[in-house]
Amino acid sequence: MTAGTIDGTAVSRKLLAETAERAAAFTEKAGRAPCLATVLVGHDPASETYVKMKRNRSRKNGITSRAVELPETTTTDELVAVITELSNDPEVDGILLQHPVPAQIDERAAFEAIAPGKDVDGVTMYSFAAMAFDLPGFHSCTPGGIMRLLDAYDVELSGKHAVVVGRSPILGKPVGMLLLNRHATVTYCHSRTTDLADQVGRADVVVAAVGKPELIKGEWLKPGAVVIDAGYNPGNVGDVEQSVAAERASLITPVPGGVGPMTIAVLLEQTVSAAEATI
Ligand SMILES: Nc1nc2c(c(=O)[nH]1)N[C@@H](CN(C=O)c1ccc(C(=O)N[C@@H](CCC(=O)O)C(=O)O)cc1)CN2
Repeated sequence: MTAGTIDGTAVSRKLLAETAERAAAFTEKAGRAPCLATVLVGHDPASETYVKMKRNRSRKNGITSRAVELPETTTTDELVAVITELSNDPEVDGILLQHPVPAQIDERAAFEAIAPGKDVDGVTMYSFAAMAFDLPGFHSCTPGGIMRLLDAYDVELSGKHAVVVGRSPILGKPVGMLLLNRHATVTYCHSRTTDLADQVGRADVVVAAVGKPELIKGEWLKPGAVVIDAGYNPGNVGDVEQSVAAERASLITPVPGGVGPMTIAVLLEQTVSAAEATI
């Protein structure tokens, strides 16, 4: 079997086109464009690239962005003060604090300073709880993008066994919850899982979200499994051994061009939703 490709670039383009139409309609009605504030602390090169991509794609799709760049030495109190100001600014619809932040900062405290209605990146406890209860709210962007990809390719989830490898607060944990909400049987694996190959081998759907290049071996997969590779390691290498996995899976997301583009598309879509909620 050779797997079909889940084309995240194509699915994200469609979502961005719909988002751009909604942004234009909002602009017409409100007399201003939706606005995303991006907050970058320090000079991590990958983070600088992601924020630049988010701002460029905002501009191309009718969303303005306000860039806040803070020094590497920023304290938690200083960052919380900046985010609180953005939360109280009626001209700002959505706030993105790029992760990771420098080690001296309490990232959770900084995320929690984002007003729930502006949490278009889905990183606050409020958004996580709403998602866990399957209530309306903003989803963490990569998990939200993964669910959209599964839907775009009509992947059946109800009663299927999904194995999520990784348990980070903005990726592994929330994607498992979203799969559970769709009636999948969900197993979380992580660095202390002792039988990773066996667990992965039982999965109808594998979500690799651990940040370790090619940790998931292709030969572990159940034939016909759907594989979502959410790894973004240096050199555009995913968390799955793609060449071998493509011979066993039925569908697989490539790296690049799979999950990555969906992350930004969902961020912008949620920014427009936040703006729409203000009028
Ligand atoms: N506050 C947040 N921080 C981080 C998030 C997040 O969702 N919110 N996610 C990641 C990084 N990330 C966005 O921030 C991100 C990663 C990858 C891509 C992407 O489009 N990747 C492309 C390849 C791009 C390239 O060529 O370099 C792909 O996979 O096709 C977008 C966003 C950590 N931080």
